[in-house]
Amino acid sequence: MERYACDLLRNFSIIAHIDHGKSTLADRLLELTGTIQKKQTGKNEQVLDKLKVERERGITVKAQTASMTYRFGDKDYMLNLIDTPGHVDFAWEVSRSLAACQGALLLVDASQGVQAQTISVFHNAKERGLTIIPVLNKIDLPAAQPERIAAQMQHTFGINPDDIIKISAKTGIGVEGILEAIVNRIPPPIGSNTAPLKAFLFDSMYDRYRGVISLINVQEGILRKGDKIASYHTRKKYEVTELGIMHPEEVPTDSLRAGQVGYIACNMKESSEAHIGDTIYRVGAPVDPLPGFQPAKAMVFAGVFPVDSSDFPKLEESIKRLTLTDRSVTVQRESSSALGQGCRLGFLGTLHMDVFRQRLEDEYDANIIITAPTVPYKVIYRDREVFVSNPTEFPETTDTASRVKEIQEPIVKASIIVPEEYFGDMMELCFSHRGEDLDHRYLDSGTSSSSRIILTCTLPLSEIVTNFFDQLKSRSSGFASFDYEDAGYKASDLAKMSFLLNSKPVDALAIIVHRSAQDKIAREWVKKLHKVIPRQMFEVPIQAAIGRKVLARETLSALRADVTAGLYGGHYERKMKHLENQKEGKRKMKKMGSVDLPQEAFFDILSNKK
Ligand SMILES: Nc1nc2c(ncn2[C@@H]2O[C@H](COP(=O)(O)OP(=O)(O)OP(=O)(O)O)[C@@H](O)[C@H]2O)c(=O)[nH]1
Repeated sequence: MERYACDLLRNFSIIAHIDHGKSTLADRLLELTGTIQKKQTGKNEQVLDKLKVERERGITVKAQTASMTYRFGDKDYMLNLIDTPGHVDFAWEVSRSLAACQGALLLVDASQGVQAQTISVFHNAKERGLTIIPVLNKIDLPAAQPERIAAQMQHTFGINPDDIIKISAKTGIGVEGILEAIVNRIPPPIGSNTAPLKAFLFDSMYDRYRGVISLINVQEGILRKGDKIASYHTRKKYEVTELGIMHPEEVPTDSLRAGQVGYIACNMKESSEAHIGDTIYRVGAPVDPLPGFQPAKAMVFAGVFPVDSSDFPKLEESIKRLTLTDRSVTVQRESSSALGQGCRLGFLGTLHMDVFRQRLEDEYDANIIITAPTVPYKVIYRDREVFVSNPTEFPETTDTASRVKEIQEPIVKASIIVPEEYFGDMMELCFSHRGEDLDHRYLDSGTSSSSRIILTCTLPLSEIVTNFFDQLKSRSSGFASFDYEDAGYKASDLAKMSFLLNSKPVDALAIIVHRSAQDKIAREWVKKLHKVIPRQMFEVPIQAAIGRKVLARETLSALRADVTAGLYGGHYERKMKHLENQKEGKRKMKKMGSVDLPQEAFFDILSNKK
C-alpha cells in the first residue's frame, strides 16, 4: 500500500436513478481493470449486488465497495469505487458513501433521461463539493437520444454537454474513457501519512466469526495491524486484528494510509458499536472529529407476527440476525391480543420494509403477518410531546379535546417527473393524497412534443406508505419517477379507526386515518373484512368506528347447520322447536363467544392493504 500515496488515489461513487446501469458499469470497470474476470456465462448477475433479494428485484440495497488498480500513462493508480444504493429509502446510505469520496459519476440512461433520483443524487453530491463526471449510458439502445438528453442535463444541471461521456455499460463502448476521466478530473484525497491517525467509518457489516467488519476511509495517518484504536463516538478501545482492501473481496494488506479506503476487523462484537460517521483515532492521540451523521430515522413502522404463534422465538431470532446486517431497522417487542407476541419494526421507507420482509421469508423461511404500516405521529399533550408509531397507543378521540393539544404528522417534499401527457393524472393523484403547494416546470428547454415535467408538492408521508407508488406507476404507464425528502411535521386532523368484530375491537387492525377520508376508508375496510373473515356459527357484525361513532357496518351471516334435515313430512312443531333451540344456542354463543379469526384471515386482510 506504500506505493499508493494520495496523488495516486481516487475515491469515487456512481450515482444514478434506479436501473440506469450503475451495477453494470461497476462490473465493467472492475473487468477493465482486471479486478474481476469477465464473466463467461453471459448471465446478467452483478458482482457488487450480493443479496438474493437485490438480484431478484434488480436493485442495490446495501452499498458495496471495491478497490481497483489502473495504469494510466506511466503511473499505477488505485481507484476506490464506493457503491451506493439506488432507492429513495436509502438516500441516507448514499449520503454517507459520498462523504468518503472526492468525485462521482452521474449516470443517466440515454433513453430515459433525467429522473427524480438523478436530481436528488446530483444535489446531494454537489452539496458535498464533489467533482461530478456526467455520463450518458445505454447509447447502444435504439431508443437512446444522447443529444437530446445531453441538452436536458445542460438545462437541468448546468452541465456542459462537451463534458459528458457517452457509453454503453453493457457492451463496454466508451467505458475506458471513464477510467481516464476519473484520474484526470477527480481530485486526489488530501492527507498526510505523518499526521495523527484520523479515519472515517462509513459502513459496516457483520461476520459470524470475526464480528463487525467496518469500512473506513483513512483521512490522515497510517493504520496497521495490531494498532490500538478508539472510537470517538463510544470512546471504546480496540486492537486492529485484520485490515485490507475490498478487491472486491477482502484482501488483507499490511497497512491503510492517508486517503485510502478499506476494511478493518477489531473484535467489535455488536454492530451498534460501529457508528456510521464515527471518527477513529489512535489511542493516546485524540483528534478533532470529522462531521458525523445523524442516525437514519425510521419513518415507517409495522408489527410483525408469526402466523403460528408458537414460532415467535424463532421469528425473533431471525429478526435479530437480519438486523445485524441491516442496522437501520429498529426493533421492539409488541404483543397483540389478536395476534399474540410479535415485534414492532421501524423502516426507512416502504421498499425497505418490503426488502426486509422478503429477506425474512427467503433467508429464514419465516411465515409472517405484517400489520398495516404507520408513520411516526407527534402527539402534543398539554405538558409533553410523544411520538406514536403504533395505532394502539394513539389517543382516543375523547382525549383529543381534554388532554391533547395537537396531533402532527410527518410530511415530505415530493418530486415527480413525467411526460407531459400524464401531467393531469399526476396532479389528480397528488390532490387525492392530500398534496399541497403543487408546482411544476419543464425539464427540457423549450417545449417539444415529448417534453417532460417535474411536479413538486408536499404530501403527508402516511399517504405514500401504502399504495402511492403502485398508483403512480399505473397511472403514468410506468413513466413517472418519484423521489421525496423529509419536510418536517404539520398539524393534521387525524383519528384512530378501530374495527370491531361482534362489538369487540381487534387491536391489530386499528389504523390512523385523516378525517377527510374516514368514511371512505371505513366502508372499504369493512367490505374487505367481510370478504375474508370466515363465517361463524352466529351472526357477526363487522364495524368500523372512531371513538364510539360507528362509520360503517357489514354483517357476516351465520353458518346455519341444517338441524331440520332428515325431519320429513308433518311435524311442523318439531321443526320449529329445533329451529328455536338453534336460535337460543346461537344467542348464547354470541353473548359469550368471541369470533374465531384465523391468522390466515389477517394475512389476507393485511397483505393487500387498502
Ligand atoms: N442496453 C443496455 N442495457 C443496459 C446498459 N447498462 C445497463 N443496462 C441494463 O439496464 C438494467 C439495469 O442495470 P443495473 O446495472 O442493474 O442498474 P442499476 O442502476 O445498478 O440499478 P439499481 O442497482 O437498481 O440502482 C439491466 O437490465 C442492465 O442489463 C447499457 O449500456 N445498455
